[in-house]
Amino acid sequence: MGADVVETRLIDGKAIAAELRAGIGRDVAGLAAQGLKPGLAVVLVGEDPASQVYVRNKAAQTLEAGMASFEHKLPATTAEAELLALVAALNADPAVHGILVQLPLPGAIDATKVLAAIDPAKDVDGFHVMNAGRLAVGLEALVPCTPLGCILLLKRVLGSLAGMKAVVVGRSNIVGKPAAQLLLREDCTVTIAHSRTRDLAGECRMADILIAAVGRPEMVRGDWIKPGATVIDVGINRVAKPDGKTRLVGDVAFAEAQGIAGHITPVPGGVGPMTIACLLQNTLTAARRQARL
Ligand SMILES: Nc1nc(=O)c2c([nH]1)NC[C@@H]1CN(c3ccc(C(=O)N[C@@H](CCC(=O)O)C(=O)O)cc3)C=[N+]21
Repeated sequence: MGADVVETRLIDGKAIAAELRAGIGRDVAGLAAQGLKPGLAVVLVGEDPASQVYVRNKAAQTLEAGMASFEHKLPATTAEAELLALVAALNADPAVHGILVQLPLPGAIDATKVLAAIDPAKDVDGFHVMNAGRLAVGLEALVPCTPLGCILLLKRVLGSLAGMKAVVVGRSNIVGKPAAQLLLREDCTVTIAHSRTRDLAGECRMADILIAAVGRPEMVRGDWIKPGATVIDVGINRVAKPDGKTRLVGDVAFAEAQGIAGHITPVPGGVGPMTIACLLQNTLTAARRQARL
């Protein structure tokens, strides 16, 4: 055993998310006395089986937390104008405090246009330009759920993140960029790395906090991880097994990280459940703000 060998501890996102949802449920119960029941509308266009599973999980957990759930399932042939009309109706509906339009949308629909149509106050995904901009300049904003979940896990393990070197691999608008903004807000020194980064492995090896959000199965290898680092694996990749079935793997080679990372999130059971818990948290936040509570 070398001096750098550590015992890697699992970050139990599933359990932490359950705790978070229980707290949200208590807050929601408290709001009932004030006549407020937070409502979340989820819009799914098309029949992607993976998306259907997520939408079903979201609806079940929304109800479990005592909130109202409104599901809108539209055929893949839905016209952009129809979807925009639905978004307008949800914007105007006082029982709906949060709106989530499941991505990706079918090719004929301009996702940017649809996201821009959502009332920023109801944008519980935090994908609207208004919320992205507000986050970037340090104003109160609705923050994207997956990066928010990552930060909650990190703070749970590390306490203060101040002064730590964080490397985010992936520069998407839904994970990488907002994750970097949130890490900056926690006083980390932040690097956003991506497919064109020179010496990506070397960049990652400098990270006290490594967030992998590239969408490529097991791209981050064990020897990219600094001994003792905290690794957050955002990837959810379905890969074929030899028997023809599929299994989920992250963006990090999980087995290789054992004995190197200090802490790591598993896939499944890591970031995924936190994403849904944060969606409920954002819905609660949005409802309180709309009701001026
Ligand atoms: N507008 C929009 N907002 C989203 O937040 C959004 C979206 N579109 N499109 C699809 C992705 C995907 N996503 C997941 C949420 C939870 C799990 C999750 O809970 N996963 C579990 C189980 C995974 C499984 O078994 O399939 C886990 O990782 O343990 C996964 C994926 C939200 N997304």
